[in-house]
Amino acid sequence: MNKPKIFIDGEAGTTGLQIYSRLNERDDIELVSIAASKRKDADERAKLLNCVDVAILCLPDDAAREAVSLVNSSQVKILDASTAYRTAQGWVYGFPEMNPGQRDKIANAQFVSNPGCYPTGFLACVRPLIAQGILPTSFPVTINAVSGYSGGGKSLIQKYDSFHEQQKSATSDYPFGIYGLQFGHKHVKEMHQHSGLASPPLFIPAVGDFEQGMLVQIPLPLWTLDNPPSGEEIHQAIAQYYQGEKFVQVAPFNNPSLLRDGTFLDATAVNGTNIVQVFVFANDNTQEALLVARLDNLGKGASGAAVQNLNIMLGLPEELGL
Ligand SMILES: NC(=O)C1=CN([C@@H]2O[C@H](COP(=O)(O)OP(=O)(O)OC[C@H]3O[C@@H](n4cnc5c(N)ncnc54)[C@H](OP(=O)(O)O)[C@@H]3O)[C@@H](O)[C@H]2O)C=CC1
Ligand SMILES: CC(=O)N[C@@H](CCC(=O)OP(=O)(O)O)C(=O)O
Repeated sequence: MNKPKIFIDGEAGTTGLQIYSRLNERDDIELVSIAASKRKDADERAKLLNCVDVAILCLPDDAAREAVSLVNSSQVKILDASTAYRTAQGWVYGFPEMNPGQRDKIANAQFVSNPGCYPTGFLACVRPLIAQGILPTSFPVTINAVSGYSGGGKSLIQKYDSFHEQQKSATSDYPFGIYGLQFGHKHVKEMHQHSGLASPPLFIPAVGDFEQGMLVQIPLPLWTLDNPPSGEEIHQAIAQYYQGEKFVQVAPFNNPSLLRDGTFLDATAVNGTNIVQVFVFANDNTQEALLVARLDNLGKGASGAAVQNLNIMLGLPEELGL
């Protein structure tokens, strides 16, 4: 049987390189590459885009839209890693664990959008609670999150590399900063649409002086609810939702053993994996809870998720290469 052919448009970028490294060693697929000199040549890209079984787009949004417009064969499946189509009609959202039946939709779709890194962590925590009625859809959700600087792609990596170079140090004068302070970050619409919340979440992202890794925190002021769930109920609802899932792992409730020195939840502990870990911390006396997702922004937050989706789209075991 012929091996499925895959083309990564944007293979030389941060996400593209990481997908390439996960696929390169596999002998069940054939990777089709573009000559470096023709990376941005629309004719050459169109040729390759139309001759493969799956095209994976690892491009800025506008270039991803252009790539989609270049595809004229209904035989070509497209997996887009950009923000361009994550809330678009006709596209299936590529988060297999998010809803029962999502895997089948991904398997049968021509157009699949790979989720954003922050939305992956956010939805992993919140979607089960909304879907099961543990939190009302009207709950005013806020999100604080921190990403490693590779989340900003090549340009932010270069910026941090030059900080480190100037200071001849592995760290810089930019250890941690919040951004998105005009609100309306590009991920808010995606988080809103797929969560089932009535209103958009209020999202404040941050970037830290570490290359990869991410924490997405959702504080829950449960005292605002008439009949608040207990911490155990929240934890159980999430743990049950993901029972049997390999790549979404729910940590034991309020358990300090997964914290560094029993105290710190660090952002980098699942780097290099395709796992998103979900934590629930709560104090029923004060009616406070905190949901946290920990993931590799380039793993389950981008390239790992893309390989998982690719496998599903090809009808292969979804953990191949991960
Ligand atoms: N980094 C991350 O953590 C995540 C990224 N993503 C998404 O993945 C996509 C790629 O991001 P990322 O890899 O970080 O970005 P990078 O900037 O690292 O890579 C983008 C690549 O696309 C190339 N490119 C730009 N325009 C064109 C074009 N017209 N034709 C062909 N190639 C082009 C760039 O080349 P050149 O540099 O020469 O311009 C570069 O190699 C983005 O949409 C991003 O939102 C998704 C989840 C997480
Ligand atoms: C640290 C940093 O800059 N992060 C990026 C988000 C990562 C990304 O590229 O977003 P997608 O997941 O949608 O592709 C940002 O906030 O714009």
